[in-house]
Amino acid sequence: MKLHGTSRINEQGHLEIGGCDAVELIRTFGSPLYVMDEALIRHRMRQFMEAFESTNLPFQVAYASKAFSTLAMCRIVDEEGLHLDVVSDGELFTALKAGFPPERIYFHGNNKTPDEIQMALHAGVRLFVVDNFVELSLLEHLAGQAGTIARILLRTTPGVEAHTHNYIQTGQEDSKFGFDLASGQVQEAVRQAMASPNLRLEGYHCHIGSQIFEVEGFRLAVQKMANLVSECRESFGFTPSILNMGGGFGIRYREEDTPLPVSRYVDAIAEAVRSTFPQHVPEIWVEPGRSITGEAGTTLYTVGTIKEIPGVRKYVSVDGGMNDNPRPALYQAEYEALLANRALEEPEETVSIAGKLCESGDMLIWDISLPKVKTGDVLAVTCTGAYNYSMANNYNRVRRPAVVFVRDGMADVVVERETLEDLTRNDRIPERMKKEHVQG
Ligand SMILES: Cc1ncc(COP(=O)(O)O)c(C=O)c1O
Ligand SMILES: N[C@@H](CCCC[NH3+])C(=O)O
Repeated sequence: MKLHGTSRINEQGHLEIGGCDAVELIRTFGSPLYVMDEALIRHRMRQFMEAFESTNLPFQVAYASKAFSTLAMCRIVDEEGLHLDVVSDGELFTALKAGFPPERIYFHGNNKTPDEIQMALHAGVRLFVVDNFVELSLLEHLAGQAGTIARILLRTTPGVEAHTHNYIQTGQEDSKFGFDLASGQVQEAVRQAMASPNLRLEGYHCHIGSQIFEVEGFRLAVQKMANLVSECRESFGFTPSILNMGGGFGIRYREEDTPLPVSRYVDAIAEAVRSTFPQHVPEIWVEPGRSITGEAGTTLYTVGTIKEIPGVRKYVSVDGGMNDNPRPALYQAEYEALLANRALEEPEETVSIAGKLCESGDMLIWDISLPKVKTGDVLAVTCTGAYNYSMANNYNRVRRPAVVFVRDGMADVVVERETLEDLTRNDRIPERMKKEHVQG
């Protein structure tokens, strides 16, 4: 299987990430544990920046917070000079609390609430990616009330179907996101935005999906955007200064996955822009999430119970599951894993890795070859850096694991493990239910 970034097998036959022994990590910080390879996160960011620099086109790379957002992550994004895409007050709050400059943050989302818009206006974010007509007039109203001009991009739905799982396709016509291109909604939105004294339209956005392994969809989307640009230039005299092509660049979850190098995606977009925008080349923005953090994450679990059904299957249960990684249950996502404490041993049996939640669908991996698994082994599931911690939940009142950043032999907790007290922190017992002997 593929080990990413600084991951390697050390002299003890243990998995090591960022110079830290995984078995030691779990001993020190408890189990399960999300481990993030900081050097790999930074490397991926630099790959995007360098790929764009070598195109000689004006560009901006933002990190999509939704993939993995914590205070420490925002610091890294800031240090590496990227911008930040947020989609909620929570992601915005996290960024601001981390000291991330608001002028490098922009706000996405198909149902931004008035409170969220006001918070973002007040914070002074760089711009809003407006998703629909209701938001357009709400933002116009709230910007007017605040005595400011909100800068915007219009999110378009270009009608490009990315080759990926249905639930993570976003650019097809039948989508909850964005102004529809085919039916003329975008053109109408341009007209309305240009007529508003409280809005300043700067360009267009589109995002065709996630975990994409080819460049054709991006090329096609650029072509559609170019057509839109010339149409709206003729109709309204509007020339965009920004073209945001979204994220969606794939990663290698499994040995057989075939994502392209970052530079291939970037070059394809740049080439398509060059050939379709002969004059007035806009600034090209992208907003990768998964391709920045996905391969940098490893989740360490401890093996608990093992159940063998003769002639059917062997279930190996770990101390986490769909609460820390809902992706297999949601998208049939497939992962690879190894025994972190016996990483050099040959595979001996085929087992299936179950979570500890009360759902039959709480399976992390079906049919994986491993050395003979024993209770107490440390199982490392790789490529869990995106949409794992950020999608984690407390189903069955299971606590969310800690997150540790590792680098050059140092390990720092960036998110503490939830405590049992955390689980009831916001609970209240109404007066009428209180009994003398009930605590709290
Ligand atoms: C609008 C938008 N931008 C960026 C992203 C990040 O995508 P990815 O993590 O695939 O790069 C998403 C999620 O798919 C998205 O919906
Ligand atoms: N949450 C999805 C990707 C994000 C889709 C956002 N538009 C995943 O885990 O693959």
